[in-house]
Amino acid sequence: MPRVSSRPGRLGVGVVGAGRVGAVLASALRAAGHAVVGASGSSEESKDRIDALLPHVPVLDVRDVVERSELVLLTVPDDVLADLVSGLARLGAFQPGQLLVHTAGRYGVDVLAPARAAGAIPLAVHPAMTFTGTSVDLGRLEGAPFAVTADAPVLPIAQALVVEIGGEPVVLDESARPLYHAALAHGANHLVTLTAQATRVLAAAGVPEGGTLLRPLLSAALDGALRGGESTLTGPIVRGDSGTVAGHLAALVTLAAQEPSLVDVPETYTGLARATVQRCLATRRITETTAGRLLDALEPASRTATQAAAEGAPETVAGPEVVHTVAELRQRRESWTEPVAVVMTMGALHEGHLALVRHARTVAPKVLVTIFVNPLQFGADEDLDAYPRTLETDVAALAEEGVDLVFAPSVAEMYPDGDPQVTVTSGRMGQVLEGAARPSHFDGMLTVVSKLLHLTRADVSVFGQKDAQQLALVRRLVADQNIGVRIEGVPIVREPDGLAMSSRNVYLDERERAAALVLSRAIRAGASEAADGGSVGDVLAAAHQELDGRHACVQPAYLEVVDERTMEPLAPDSMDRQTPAVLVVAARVGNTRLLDNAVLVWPPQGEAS
Ligand SMILES: Nc1ncnc2c1ncn2[C@@H]1O[C@H](COP(=O)(O)OP(=O)(O)OP(=O)(O)O)[C@@H](O)[C@H]1O
Ligand SMILES: CC(C)(CO)[C@@H](O)C(=O)[O-]
Ligand code: BAL
Repeated sequence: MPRVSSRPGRLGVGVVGAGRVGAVLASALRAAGHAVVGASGSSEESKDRIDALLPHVPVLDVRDVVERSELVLLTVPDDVLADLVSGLARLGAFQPGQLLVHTAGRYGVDVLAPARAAGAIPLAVHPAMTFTGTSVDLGRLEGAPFAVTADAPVLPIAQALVVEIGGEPVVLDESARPLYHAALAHGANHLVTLTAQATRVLAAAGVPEGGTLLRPLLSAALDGALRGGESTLTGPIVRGDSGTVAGHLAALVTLAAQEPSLVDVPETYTGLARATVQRCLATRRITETTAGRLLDALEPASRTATQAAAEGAPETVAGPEVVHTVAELRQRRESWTEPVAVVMTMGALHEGHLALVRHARTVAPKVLVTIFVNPLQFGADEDLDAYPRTLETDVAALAEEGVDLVFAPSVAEMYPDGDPQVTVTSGRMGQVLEGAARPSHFDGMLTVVSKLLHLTRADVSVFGQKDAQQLALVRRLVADQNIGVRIEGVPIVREPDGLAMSSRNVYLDERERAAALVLSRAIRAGASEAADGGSVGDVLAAAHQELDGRHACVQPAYLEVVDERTMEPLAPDSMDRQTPAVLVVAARVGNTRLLDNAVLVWPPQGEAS
């Protein structure tokens, strides 16, 4: 190894490959007092760059550049470097003591072995910076970190060169280079892809200046990540919001189907979301159960139907298994170790039920649907016999939702000894509103819900907000009986004209169907009165105006504003934002009892119009 001073002195510099990096580094070396004796570059772009950044430097062929220079900058693409160096060595182009600097991030100096054998001094100097190939880059060199790799005796030369052009040398071992470069490319290049994807998705959402919207957020996120790592993560994954994650993915899949240039976005989202789940789990910011739910929301299975529909492909979805006995249910349930969500129904499924199932799929990896028309919750003069029973079409609809198991027992299976002796009593909350008109309804409902919760041992059970009193009572059942299940409510799903979906809507004839709209209209009028700052009394007045006396076939049963948790009526002058208030209505339309409700939201004080 020749002895060399660590102060390079004034050197004749040659550039092989006047790409962005080469032209900028040579220009910086020239500014530091070295002479640039020649540059090679065959493309028009390279020649323009030489003109702009290295004025008056002769454009030479590669061999001439190497032979005339004391310091050769090899700034060619990574993949051609090894062949170029061995080719030049074969031609005898290298000279003893010549400094040979390459800027390929992924290599140390071993790639320059043929030049080293000819007596040249190999140095690897990689700027951890991105370049545009214009004079703007010269400013970027100031303080930029440079990875330097060299044999120990000549390492100070590489460090001194970096310092001369304003950079900060960071010494790396030969063996560390591949990982070093992978880390940089993953961080910097993929950030560009990610930002471009986010900007284009925003454009699809109607935000043309996506970059302006993203800049403060992305800058803050990057700054946080660099300072505090994963602990600074925010958003749905760290909150365990699997429903949101599933919703994002579904929206991105739909968009990708419409816009071919965004076809890569769902996969990128899924890959990064999975990695984010793993990071949050590793740093104990989420539990295993939450991670399981999130990963399930990212499963391709949950997208199959949407994707197939978007692509117009025929759907070949396997149906769920349907079991009819308690023994079969127990046996299937025993084989599951994952969290389970149950959706209880009386069948005759519509989009309202399917919304519950879709929600269930986002909260647990296993979804079980029960279909049972429970005689215990029907009064003697009610529609038990007439209630629609459509098991086959119900199962077909559930197949498309990725349901794992359907439990559809007979009455004898659920109540083998006839009506049960020990039942659940709903208490005061079960005697008002629906309970006042259907005296044993809620006791029967709670009795079967309790049985089904025990049989299914579900972790989550999903109910519709449409039956607000039922939902409140089920929450109380679980609280009062310490049943280890989480109850989740899903908003009301409506027909396009506003009517709340219900299995009982099939009973309505044409005239009744039109008249039934007074329920949703009344609810809407009341809710907007509250949103405008009206009191409970004002809400009721507005709703009554829509409901009362409009159609002879509509017989209102009740219209009240109650506390959502207790079903206790709220005082007419109340507009307390602390009490969760719900406007509930029931009416008989012809012979059909229909329900509707809306959660009331009052404006912050002082904002009423
Ligand atoms: N339109 C809807 N939106 C959201 N959830 C609903 C809707 N309709 C029913 N559900 C929910 O589905 C579950 C099963 O209800 P059920 O089988 O009684 O259907 P239903 O349509 O309410 O029938 P019915 O109105 O005849 O009682 C309940 O949790 C119920 O609240
Ligand atoms: C919860 C339920 C399935 C119990 O029979 C029923 O009340 C219903 O369908 O809402
Ligand atoms: N939809 C609540 C159950 C019932 O009406 O019986």
